[in-house]
Amino acid sequence: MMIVEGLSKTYGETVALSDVSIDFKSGTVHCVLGENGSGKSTLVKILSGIVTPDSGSIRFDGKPLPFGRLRDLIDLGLATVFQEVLIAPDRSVADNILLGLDGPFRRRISKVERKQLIEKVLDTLGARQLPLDIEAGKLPLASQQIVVIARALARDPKVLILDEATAALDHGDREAVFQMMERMAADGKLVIFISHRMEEVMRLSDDVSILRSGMHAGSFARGSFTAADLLAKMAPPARGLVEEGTAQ
Ligand SMILES: Nc1ncnc2c1ncn2[C@@H]1O[C@H](COP(=O)(O)OP(=O)(O)OP(=O)(O)O)[C@@H](O)[C@H]1O
Repeated sequence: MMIVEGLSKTYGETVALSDVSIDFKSGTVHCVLGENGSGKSTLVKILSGIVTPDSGSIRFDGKPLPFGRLRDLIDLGLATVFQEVLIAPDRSVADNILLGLDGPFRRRISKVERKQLIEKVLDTLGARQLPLDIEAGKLPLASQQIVVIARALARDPKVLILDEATAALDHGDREAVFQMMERMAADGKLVIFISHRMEEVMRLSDDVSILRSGMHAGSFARGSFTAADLLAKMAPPARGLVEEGTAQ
């Protein structure tokens, strides 16, 4: 569904991504794991149209994906939720969920249909109780993030990217989001999940890709790895081991 080939990105002297190639398949939850600074956010920002890589390509449903064009990527069906809660605090919960659907499409849907869409996405997240008319900034932070996730779902994305997006949620909301992710994958969509929590990765992943110091350190399908395998791949080789390896 989405094939990343040879992506590289440097910031001055820092190599954020180096020749990264990953095959993201439809109908999967694909976790991207890596230590701090390994390049996960850079990859997500490229997939979201915020950052343009120095080289490499991405094919999405067989066609080249444009770089650096946020709006085009959203229109193609990619939606990203970041760890930082990107809410419009003075707008209502309902407006926040519909934000971005204000092109010709929104004009074509009636007020009743808008309400139905909002209720449908909140149902998906087990959050139907959220008040729709209050300013979103008045909600607790965890509920604000649910609103942001609901906004992503309202666009009916083919690819949902969650970059540490569940970190602010409490246990119940997080569980609802996990079930939503599993349903999306079962429906043939792609969910790209960035998380540091190994138990979440072990539970949710159909595929896992590891980034280490900006490089792709391997991809693994469900059943072919343990948590210890992943941790070992994430960690840079210990100096002693490298020297030993070199000496042999
Ligand atoms: N805008 C930038 N300017 C300079 N260096 C950057 C910039 N963005 C990222 N980097 C550097 O690129 C490298 C990869 O960063 P990135 O944020 O992609 O890693 P990450 O795996 O998402 O880390 P974390 O888990 O801490 O978010 C790091 O060394 C980081 O300092």
